[in-house]
Amino acid sequence: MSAKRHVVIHPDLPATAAAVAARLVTAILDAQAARGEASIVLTGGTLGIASLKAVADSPALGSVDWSRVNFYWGDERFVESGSPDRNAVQAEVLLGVLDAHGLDRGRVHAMGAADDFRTPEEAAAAYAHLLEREASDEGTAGSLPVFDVLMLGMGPDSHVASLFPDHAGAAAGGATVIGVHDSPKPPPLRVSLTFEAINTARAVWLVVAGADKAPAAGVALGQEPVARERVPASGVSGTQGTWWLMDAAAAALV
Ligand SMILES: O=C1O[C@H](COP(=O)(O)O)[C@@H](O)[C@H](O)[C@H]1O
Repeated sequence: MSAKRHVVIHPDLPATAAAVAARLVTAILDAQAARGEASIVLTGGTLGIASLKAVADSPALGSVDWSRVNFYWGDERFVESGSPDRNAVQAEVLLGVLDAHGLDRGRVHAMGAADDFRTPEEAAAAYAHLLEREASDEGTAGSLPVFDVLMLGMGPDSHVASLFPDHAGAAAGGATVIGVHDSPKPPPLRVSLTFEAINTARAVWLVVAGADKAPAAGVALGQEPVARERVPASGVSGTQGTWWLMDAAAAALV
């Protein structure tokens, strides 16, 4: 039996970002109360980054012990480490603020950049090893740490992380992290978790806003079965549940 899917609709992007931020703080507090630490997989994208900014601006920021939060990424653009295209650089809107709130930078696990690795595949292999080490350190069997929350944006074409429709990455099997070439959305080189890795997370949150996302969301959440290789957003789920956190424009065809 698959875990339950939830669809939560908010009026607009700012309201959705505020709601995602409130959920994230609560999820971290709950995970720390249950297991001592929390592991969160971050996403890039418009709403993903707006949600991190909303956490940074939240009055609840001080209620979290940020020294016991592990951060990972679901995908990354394979560009120079300082490039504003990098999801990890964009996430500094929150991480930079958390430095003054006890953030342990040793727990911030960004994917490799083009000045550190020759190819996206090398960066992917290094990230897969890092994930294996983290899993082993926390005593988790298998090659991945337990992700409490894994956040994903969704593109208008239904891509999640850097798994694009009808593209090699979406069909990749057997790996947890892959290099992506010829991404239909620039930049062309990327690193991404695979479906196999994403779907181990306790909770998967798809954070989706904007009218341009409505057709893809309608198909991904529709009654008709669709292949995840064709509609990647339809192929992600958390072991304890999947939450679509959306604004009304993106949910217009759901
Ligand atoms: O390229 C990417 O795009 C998606 C969605 O971005 P959006 O701006 O359309 O919301 C994002 O989720 C992914 O992490 C990123 O690398």
